[in-house]
Amino acid sequence: MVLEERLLQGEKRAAARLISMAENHDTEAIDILKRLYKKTGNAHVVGITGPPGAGKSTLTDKLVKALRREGKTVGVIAVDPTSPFTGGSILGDRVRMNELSTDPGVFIRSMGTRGHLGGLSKATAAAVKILDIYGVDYIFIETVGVGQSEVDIARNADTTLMVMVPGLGDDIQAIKAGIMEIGDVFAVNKADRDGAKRTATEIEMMLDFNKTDWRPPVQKVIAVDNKGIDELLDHIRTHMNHLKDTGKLQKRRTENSKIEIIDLIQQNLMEMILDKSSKEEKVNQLAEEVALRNCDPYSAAESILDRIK
Ligand SMILES: Nc1nc2c(ncn2[C@@H]2O[C@H](COP(=O)(O)OP(=O)(O)OP(=O)(O)O)[C@@H](O)[C@H]2O)c(=O)[nH]1
Repeated sequence: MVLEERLLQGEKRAAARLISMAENHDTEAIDILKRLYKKTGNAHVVGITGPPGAGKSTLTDKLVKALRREGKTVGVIAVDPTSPFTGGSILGDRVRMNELSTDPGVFIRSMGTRGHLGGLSKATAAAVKILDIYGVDYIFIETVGVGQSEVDIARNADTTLMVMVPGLGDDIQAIKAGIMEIGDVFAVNKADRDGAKRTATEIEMMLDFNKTDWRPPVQKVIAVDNKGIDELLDHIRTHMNHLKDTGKLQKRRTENSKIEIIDLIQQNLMEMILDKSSKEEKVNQLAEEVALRNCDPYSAAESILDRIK
């Protein structure tokens, strides 16, 4: 049977194979996604982000287990923006989710994005679609909040869960301008530790400044003890219901699609201009010249663009 049909029939190995193909820039994967795109859009896509060590994978594991108890199926894409590795259980924290990987109702995949031009990478966005077609009810994209990655994750998600922890400094770790706006739901994990209440209050206060019709809930959780997980899950679902009831789901997905189209145009243009193997090499080479003031950035960009003129 062809891969496409196997995916439609919910064969796990077909989904895994297609994700690998997308990672390897195999155009057949994209062709399949073109044909099956209409079948996406059913899963609730949840982005999970937060500072390193906040307990994101522990929390994800508990959320997945809670959903499994209800008979829901779940896909987990763990993105490591600091790693170039893909396609396996190379990431240390995946070990915590090992027991889940034998569950037929759970699909887990680690993906690295370092070295890719562009944020969360085309392959990650493709993986979300593949799992959606494969037929899971929920897709969790988990990534450590470094730099651009929270923003990228929000662009791929219906609901973004920001995981905070007490004691990472007074001026709460992630309250850099803009970041707070990304969170639809906040979790203060490690609530067994001192300062959790204060951290939660500080987040609440920050959120009070933002006058929108969705006030993100702040939930204290103790992921290791499975405390607060059901409540957190309720908040995640309430957010989705809010999006649906207010017509904002369509609006959000339209905005995300716009960004995706623009990203794809940029990426495809880059690929058109530079042949794949030398793409980064050429840019790196020019960057060095620009840094050494042997060339200016305008001429560097033009010298690449000239190739399609
Ligand atoms: N005290 C306490 N520790 C926790 C809790 N949840 C997770 N941890 C611990 O925090 C550490 C980091 O947890 P991870 O789940 O690996 O965190 P992460 O955010 O995925 O970490 P990175 O992969 O580094 O981004 C582990 O040692 C967990 O056991 C909690 O509720 N309370």
